[in-house]
This record gives sequence, C-alpha cells and structure tokens, in this order.
Amino acid sequence: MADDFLPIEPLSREAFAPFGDVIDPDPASMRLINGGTTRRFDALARVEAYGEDAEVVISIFRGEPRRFPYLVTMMERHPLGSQSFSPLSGRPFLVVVSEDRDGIPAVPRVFLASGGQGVNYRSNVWHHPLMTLGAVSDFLVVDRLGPGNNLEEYFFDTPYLIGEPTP
Ligand SMILES: NC(=O)N[C@@H](O)C(=O)O
Ligand code: NI
Repeated sequence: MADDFLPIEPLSREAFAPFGDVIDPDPASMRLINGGTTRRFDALARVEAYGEDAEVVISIFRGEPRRFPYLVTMMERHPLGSQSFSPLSGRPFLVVVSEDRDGIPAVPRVFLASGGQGVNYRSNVWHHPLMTLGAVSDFLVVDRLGPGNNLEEYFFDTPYLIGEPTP
C-alpha cells in the first residue's frame, strides 16, 4: 500500500540543513577566480575528521542500484567524521537520514537528490548506506580514515518501506 511508504521529498539546502549540506552550484556561494574564467562555488560543506591521526580521504563508491519497494532495516552514523557523496554518473540517488532520539534514529526522512546534487552528512548524523538508483553509479566520497570506531549501526525492530522513486 502506497500509504505505508515513507514520503520522498526533493532535496533542498533548507530541508537538509538539520543533517548536513547540499553540494551543488549554489549561486550564493559563487565567486569568480582564475581571471574570471572559472566560477568557484565556495565552501559548500566542511569536512570533519576527529581524533588523533585522523585523515581526510577521497574515494569512489561504485553503487549497485537498489530495488524497490525497499526495506529500510537499519541506519548508521559516523561519530568521528563527516561523509559526503557526490554523483559522478549524473543520475539521481536517494538520501535517507534520521534525527537522533536519545541515541537511536527517529523515523527516516527520504530525499531524492538530482544527478547534480551531492550531500555531506555531518558527523554523527544517522543515514542509510548509499542508495543508488537505476544503474551502477559512481560517487566521489570524502570522509575520514583513521583509528577508532567510526561506525555505529542501529537496526529497527520494524523496518520502514520506500516505494519506487519517480525521478
Ligand atoms: N561503509 C561505507 O564506507 N559506506 C557507508 O558509510 C555509507 O554511508 O555508504
Ligand atoms: Ni556512511
């Protein structure tokens, strides 16, 4: 039943603000550089990497497309650093996040990111692992590498359902 599905919201800077940043060419952040030949959309997000010997690394995630309806059985978070995903394949993807309620994730919110939007999860923000849509897709990922446990997972007693997104 469609009313059992979580609503899917368009990704916007304002709606996503409680969870992190949207990485897209925001006109408000633009400044001309390189003698006016390049537009720099500046400081769209800040990278966090906490703890001794923590490093910031850049990786590529090649995600298999998710099948729908999709059961959200778990969420995760990274207490020691942020994590960003920027699509390299130009395809939309799903971003699933939750507010924290006394250490456990609240009802997930589902955002549909366009192929031109990336996201940066602030450290310790509950999110679902990468949710690729339609075809195998590459994402540029900037996150923390280092000692210590940077992964906390929570498994729901009752999973949530996501229906087929209609990009
Ligand atoms: N495991 C891993 O690096 N990926 C997850 O953190 C994710 O959010 O996809
Ligand atoms: Ni993650």
